[in-house]
Amino acid sequence: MIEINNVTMKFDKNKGEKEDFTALDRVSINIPESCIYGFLGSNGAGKSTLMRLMCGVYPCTEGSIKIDGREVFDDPEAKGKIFFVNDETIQYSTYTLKDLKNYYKCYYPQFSEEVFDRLTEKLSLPQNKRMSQFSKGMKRQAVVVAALSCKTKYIMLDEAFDGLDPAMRKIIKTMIVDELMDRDAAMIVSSHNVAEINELCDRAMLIHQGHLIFAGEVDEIKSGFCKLQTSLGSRQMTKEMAEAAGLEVMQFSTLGSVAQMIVRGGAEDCLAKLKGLSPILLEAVPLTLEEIFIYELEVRGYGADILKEN
Ligand SMILES: Nc1ncnc2c1ncn2[C@@H]1O[C@H](COP(=O)(O)OP(=O)(O)OP(=O)(O)O)[C@@H](O)[C@H]1O
Repeated sequence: MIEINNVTMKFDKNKGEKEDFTALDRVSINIPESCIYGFLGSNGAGKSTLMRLMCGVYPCTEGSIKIDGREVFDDPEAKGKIFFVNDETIQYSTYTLKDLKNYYKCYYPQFSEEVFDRLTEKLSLPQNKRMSQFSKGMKRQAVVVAALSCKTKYIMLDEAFDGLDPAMRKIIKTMIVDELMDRDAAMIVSSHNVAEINELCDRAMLIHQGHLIFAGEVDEIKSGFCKLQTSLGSRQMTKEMAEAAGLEVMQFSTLGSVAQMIVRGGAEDCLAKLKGLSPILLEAVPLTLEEIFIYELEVRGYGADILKEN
């Protein structure tokens, strides 16, 4: 289990700035074994910073990150349990795949040549070509293979599927699931493709400007929101009426006499709250994770200034 407990990360202020910059503000989540965990967030939210803290690149300003009970910063044993593929990964551009294999074999005693050879062959990656001559997608494939071959208990992929075409994204995702299924490993992936996180991950969290908005099982997160459509007939439904009925409305719009709203809460509960208004139309539709992402950021004003300027 990875325990992220009340983590704050501040970076030193730049010249001319009054205060240090807070990239993460009291973030707490637990990442259990045997799961695929998605990190979602707006640009600059703090996802990569949290991943770097989780593999002990630098210490937290406050709080703690423990891997299987051991504080990760400055602890080689804890660090050895985690493999981090960052978004600028291939530093070894003069390496061939064979060199890459030998490099990781030295660092990870449990490295599996069988997995490395099998997966590189499956993806038809050339063994003797320098990786500087690989396409961006081929480099991504190579590091995912390396990550799976190192057989660490935790694997983190920042911007996991960047540069991969849709067919290759599917192949890589299936490969990850197949390889992880047989062992108690956890994969943590960040991506801006929310639909992909929804499809791949059983758990997810959303951060915005360093603050945790939600974290938990994807199905549970999704059951905490719904889209309602309702009509009261000749009376016009208003946001105020919905709120007075006890709903937490994130977005409200009308088309003729039909009101559509995005609300926080389970469908059954929300429908029950509106029944008292005797609607002639009342239905609830579940939200996708992508819609939840957009509405959660919208209520926090994300993008509003930019949209206003245009
Ligand atoms: N070494 C650093 N020094 C100062 N500020 C930093 C440093 N690293 C990150 N930041 C700042 O911390 C914030 C979070 O950055 P981070 O890279 O973690 O975001 P992210 O969620 O991964 O973003 P994106 O989705 O755009 O890749 C940003 O405002 C960034 O400028």
